This record gives sequence, structure tokens and C-alpha cells, in this order.
Amino acid sequence: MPLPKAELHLHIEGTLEPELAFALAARNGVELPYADTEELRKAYQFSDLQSFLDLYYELMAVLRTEQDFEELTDAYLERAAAQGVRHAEIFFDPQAHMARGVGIGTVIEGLGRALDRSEERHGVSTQLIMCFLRDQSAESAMETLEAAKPYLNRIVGVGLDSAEVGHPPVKFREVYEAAAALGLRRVAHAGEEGPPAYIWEALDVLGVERVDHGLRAMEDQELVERLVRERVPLTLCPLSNVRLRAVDVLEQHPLGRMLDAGLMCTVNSDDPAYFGGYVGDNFHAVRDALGLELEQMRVLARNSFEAAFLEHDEGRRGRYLAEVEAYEFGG
Ligand SMILES: Nc1ncnc2[nH]cnc12
Ligand SMILES: [Zn+2]
Repeated sequence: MPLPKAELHLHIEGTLEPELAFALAARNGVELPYADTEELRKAYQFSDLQSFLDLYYELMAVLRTEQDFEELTDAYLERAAAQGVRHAEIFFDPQAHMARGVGIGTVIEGLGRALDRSEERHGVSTQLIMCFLRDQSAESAMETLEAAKPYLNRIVGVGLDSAEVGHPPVKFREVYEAAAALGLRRVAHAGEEGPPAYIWEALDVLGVERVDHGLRAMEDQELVERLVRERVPLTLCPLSNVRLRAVDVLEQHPLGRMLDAGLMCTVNSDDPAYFGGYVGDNFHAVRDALGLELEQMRVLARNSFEAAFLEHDEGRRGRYLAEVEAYEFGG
């Protein structure tokens, strides 16, 4: 039985496995510039974030109908459940679909169909976080928030993703203020490739409650002290960092040092279909590469539930945390 955990940094479009991509391409009459899944997999060689994003946006063009989004989400939940995920807070990128003429309602209703059955079918509770693409304009982000208003009952919060460097958090000040006024929780990718200054800005200007990645926080001692003092959760994605060359090899990943510094770290999968593993695979990989103690694995699992947006259901959070405490590590 795997260690129970919450997944807090997961792009649903990044769970699109090559087999499903080809099946949806055939169903929807979308032409893919790859002969087969094998040739597609060979393209999964990334030099940085942008080189990945180019393929990520290209491949998601196969997603067109509610059924497509439903099947994508159902497949993720099944895999996640098998790796011990009890609760998932799932990112989606509506602007990437709206640009292709797919309405935000199609996306959210499709995701929602799978999420509505998730507890019963997979034993996984879920929430949705709508991300703005930071390499698009602030106006486009505001229009997206406006378009999401009929579906706010389905969305717990907003996030910020896509190409980081050159698109600092401050660009999205107004849209984050508007999201907060609507009662939405706030997170943002920061410090994945961008400097520690972007993490400060995400906290101070956007008012984020969690930092997605935060990998480069360790370059700034004052920032580390603040993140520790305020217990700001960081949603780290170790296999992603290796595949996108933010760290050379997993053995050099700062996670162990970050835990030692008292940072509230969590481990997540980001875009598991592209980066070689789902969240349980990330847990095992860091345990092996960094020599983490079993007690540190338990801390990571505990942190994931403590950092989850479960304030509306503290009883549930308490049950999940009890599962972590009762967990007995075996082989
Ligand atoms: N790792 C990542 N960083 C930024 N934007 C993303 N969109 C999907 N995955 C992402
Ligand atoms: Zn991400």
C-alpha cells in the first residue's frame, strides 16, 4: 500500500499520455506531426521549460470535447489513486483551449464530470485551480476570470503558469486582486526558472498562499527565513526539475536541504506524462536519490495535507492526516 498523500501541483493537460493523445486525435480528426506513440515519445527531450511548453501546447490540441476532458481526468485519477493520492488539487489552462475555439464551459464541465465521480470511483477528493498563462497579457487573464464566473462553484482558486522568465508576478496584480475579491484562493508558479525576486513578488503583490516550485528560494537566505517563519508551502516537482534541466541530476536536487532548512516542502508530479513519473514515482525517486529517511517521507505526506485547501472540511483533513500517522512503511 502506498503512502497516502495529496497532490497539489498537477497540470491536467500534462497527464495526456501518448496513447490517449493518438486516440483522441483519431476521434477528433486532428492531425499530429508524429507517426506513432514511439516517435512522439522520442520528442520528450527537453532543454528548458520553453522546449517542453512548445510540445505541451501542441499535443493538447487533441482535447476538444467534454468527453475528452472527462476521459483525461479519469485516467489521471486512476493512476494517482494507485500511487496513494487521496486528495488532488488540479490545475487547468483554459486560455490554451479557448485559443483553439474550445469554450471554458466545455473544459470545466468535462473535468467536472470526472471529478464528480472521483471519490466514489477512485477514493480521491478533488478541487480545481484555474491557471492564467503568464506569457499572455494581463487583459487576457482578466477576460478569462470573467469567462469563468458562471463556474466559480467548481473552482477553488487561481494559479499562474507557462513561461516564467520575463513575466513577473506583478504583471497580474489586478487579476489576482479580482480573484481574491471573488473569494478564490491564490497560488502561482515562482522560482522554477525565475529568480527569488519573483517568489517575493508572488507573496507580496499577488498574495499567494502556496508557491508552486519555489525551487530557487534557497538562493536567498532572507526569503528562506520568511518562508519558514510563515510556513508557506512549496509544491516541488523533482522529476520535472531534472527533465527541464533546472537541476542537472536528482542527486543534486535541493529538496533535502530545503527540508533541513525547515521549509514546508511537498512533492508533486507537475506534468507526469512528460516527465517520467506520477507523484508516487517522484516520492520514490527523491527517497532513493537523496537518501531521505522514512520520517522525512512522512513529513512530506503530512505537509501535503496541511497545505491542501481543505479548510471547508477540516474533518476530512484530520482523517487524511491520521492515515499518514498510521501508515507503516514496508518494502
Ligand atoms: N512546469 C511548468 N511550469 C510552468 N508552466 C507549466 N505548464 C505546465 N507545466 C508547467
Ligand atoms: Zn507546474
